[in-house]
Amino acid sequence: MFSIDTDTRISIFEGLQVQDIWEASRQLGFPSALWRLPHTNEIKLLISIHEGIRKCQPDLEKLSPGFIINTFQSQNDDEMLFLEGDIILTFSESNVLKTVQNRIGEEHSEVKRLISLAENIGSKQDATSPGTFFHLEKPENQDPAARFQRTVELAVSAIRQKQFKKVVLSRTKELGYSENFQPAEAFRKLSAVYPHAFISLVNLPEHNEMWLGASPELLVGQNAGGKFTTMSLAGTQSARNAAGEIVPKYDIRWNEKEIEEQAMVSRYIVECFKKIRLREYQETGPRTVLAGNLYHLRTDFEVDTIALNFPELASVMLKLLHPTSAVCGVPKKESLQFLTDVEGYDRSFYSGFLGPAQVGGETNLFVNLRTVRFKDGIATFFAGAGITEDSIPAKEWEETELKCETLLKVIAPTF
Ligand SMILES: C=C(O[C@@H]1C=C(C(=O)O)C=C[C@H]1O)C(=O)O
Repeated sequence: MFSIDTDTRISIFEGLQVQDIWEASRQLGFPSALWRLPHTNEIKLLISIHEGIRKCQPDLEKLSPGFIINTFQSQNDDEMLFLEGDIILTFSESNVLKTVQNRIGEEHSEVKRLISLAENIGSKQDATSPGTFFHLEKPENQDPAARFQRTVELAVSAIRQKQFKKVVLSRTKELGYSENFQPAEAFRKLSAVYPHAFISLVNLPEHNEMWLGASPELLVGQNAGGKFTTMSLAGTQSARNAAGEIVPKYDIRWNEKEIEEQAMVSRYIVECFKKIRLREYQETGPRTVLAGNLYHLRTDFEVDTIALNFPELASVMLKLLHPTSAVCGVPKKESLQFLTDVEGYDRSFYSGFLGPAQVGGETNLFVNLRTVRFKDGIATFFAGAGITEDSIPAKEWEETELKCETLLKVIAPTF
C-alpha cells in the first residue's frame, strides 16, 4: 500500500469539479462517499475501485483509510460495511482540489475511465436544474400520522407498565424524485446551510441505493492526537418561533420530559465507561445546541487515550454504545424488542452509523440521522422521537415532521 500526497504535484484530477467526479464514480458503479465534517470547510471524496464494499470488524485502529456504514439492527461484530479508500480527494469549500491520495496510481485503467467520464459530465451537468421531488400516490386508507401516534400510545402504556423507561420510535416519509436529480448538488446545499452537521452522501451500488444526510450526533471520534469523543444528544424543540425566526439560545427553556430523556442517554454513556472501568473521562454539559431547524440538549464526553494508554478505546466503546439510548431506548434489550415488534418497518442504515475511519489518522463515526435514502426512484426520509412516560402522541409526530424538514427545507423546499 502506498499513498501519494500531491500537495505540490499536479494530479490528473486537477481542474475537475467534485460533483462531476462523484457522478462519474456513481455511473461507473464504484462505491463512494462524499463528506464534510462539522465546523470544517474541507470536502472529502472517497472512491473504492478495487475491492468494492466488504464487511469488516469494528477494530477501528487496524483499518486502512476507508468509510464505514452500518445498520441500526446489526448484531454481529463483522457486519459493518467498509468502503476501501483507493482514492481520497480533498477539496476546498470553493471546489479547489487540495490533496490526492491515490493507492492505485494515476495510470490505472479504471482511474482513466473515471477521469474521462468526469470530464464529459462536467460539460453537461446543469446546476440550475438539480432535479425535482413529487408526491407519490398512496393507498386511500393510509394515514401515517394516526399510525405513528398509535405506536406512541402503545409505547407510553408499555412504559407505564414498567416494561422499559424510554423508546425511540421512528417512521418514514416517501417522495418520488426525477431522473435528473443531482445528489451531489443536494450535498453542496446542505453543506452550505448546516456548518455544525456532518454532511454525507454515500453510494452503495451493491444495494442500488444512496444515502444523504446532515447528522448532528457524533457516536465515536478519535483524533490524530489520541483524543476520544462521544456525546449524548436528545431533547428536541423547534429553533424557530411562529414568525419563522431563529429563537436565541438563551431564550430556550427545557421541560422535565426533555431533561430526563437526555439525562438517560448521558447515564447510558457513563454506564458504558463503567463497564470497562474507565473513570478518567471529562463530561461537559448538558448545553443547548442548534441543529439546523432544531435545538437539542447535548453533553460531550472526552478521554485522552494516550494518557490512559488505551489506543483501542474507540473500538471498545463503539461496540458498547451502538445503538445508544438516543436512537433505541432504555434498557436496550427491552426497548429494542418493542421496536422490532411495533415499529413496523426495517430501519436499514437509518440510526445506524457512518463516517470516515483512519482518514488523516482520524476516525469520526456519526449516528445516521436527518437522512434520506434514494432507491428505485423513491426518496425515503427517516425520523424518530424519544418516547417517555410523559409523551404526547401528536407532539411526537410533530417532532418527526420537524426532523424530516431539516433535509426537506434545503433539498426540496416546496415540500
Ligand atoms: C431519532 C432522531 O434523533 C435523536 C432523538 C432525539 C430526541 O428524541 O429528541 C434527538 C436527537 C437524536 O439523538 C432522529 O433525528 O431521527
